[in-house]
Amino acid sequence: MIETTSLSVRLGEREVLTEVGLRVRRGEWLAVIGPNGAGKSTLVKAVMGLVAHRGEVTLDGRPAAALRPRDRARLVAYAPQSPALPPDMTVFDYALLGRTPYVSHFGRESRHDRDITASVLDRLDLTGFAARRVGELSGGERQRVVLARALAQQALVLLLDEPTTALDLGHQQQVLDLVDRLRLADGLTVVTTLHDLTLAGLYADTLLLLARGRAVAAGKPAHVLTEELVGTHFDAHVKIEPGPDGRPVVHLVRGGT
Ligand SMILES: Nc1ncnc2c1ncn2[C@@H]1O[C@H](COP(=O)(O)OP(=O)(O)OP(=O)(O)O)[C@@H](O)[C@H]1O
Repeated sequence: MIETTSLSVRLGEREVLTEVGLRVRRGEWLAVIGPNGAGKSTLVKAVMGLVAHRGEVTLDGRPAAALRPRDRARLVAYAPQSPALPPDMTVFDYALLGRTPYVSHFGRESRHDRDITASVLDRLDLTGFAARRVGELSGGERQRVVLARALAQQALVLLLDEPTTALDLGHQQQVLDLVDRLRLADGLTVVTTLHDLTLAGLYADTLLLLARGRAVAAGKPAHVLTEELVGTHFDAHVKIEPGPDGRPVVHLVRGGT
């Protein structure tokens, strides 16, 4: 569903991404992990065509560069890490923007578009916020509203840049479980960047570890989340053991630096 070949990005004087290849099949969940500045957000932006890059990006078997913006928007929904939100817009109207690719040029959103938006807000615990101005939300509420807009888009692929950083524990679980359910029910393909390594290993089928713009490891969570790889690339002292479902749980060792 998503494939990149030798994807490289230069920003200013710096090579920020170097020859990254990845492949995510329909219905799979890939989590991109790596230390600060590794190039995770840049990789997601390059897949979205938001930064100039070298190398190939293929979406659903088609070269991404050849897709018209409207077709791309029906195929891929992107939730950036911290987008600028129009402060005076209501939560409902902001989430409704996710329906833009389905509205005709001079048309208005249909009843169907509004129903879908309302149901997404409901699933994200945001119904009570629908009439609130976006500028009056907390960080975690804003993050869920950005996700609501992406989910309202009903695209086949979800690209989520750090979707849980501002969320409390319960909302992290709610958001990731919802994405997981949509993936299993509708065959959505999911790519998320995630800082929380345990969460990444818990939800994703495959992890891609980036360091200094290069893919240094990829595979099943237990293959990538090893004490050696995490210790080396995050410069951290960790203990990793299987959790209740056998997936790796990453513990920081106090005083380990
Ligand atoms: N406009 C720019 N010009 C030059 N360098 C940039 C620019 N934007 C980002 N960078 C650099 O590119 C590198 C990768 O940034 P990116 O945001 O992709 O990292 P990241 O892995 O998502 O980091 P984080 O975990 O901190 O969010 C960083 O070193 C950053 O400083």
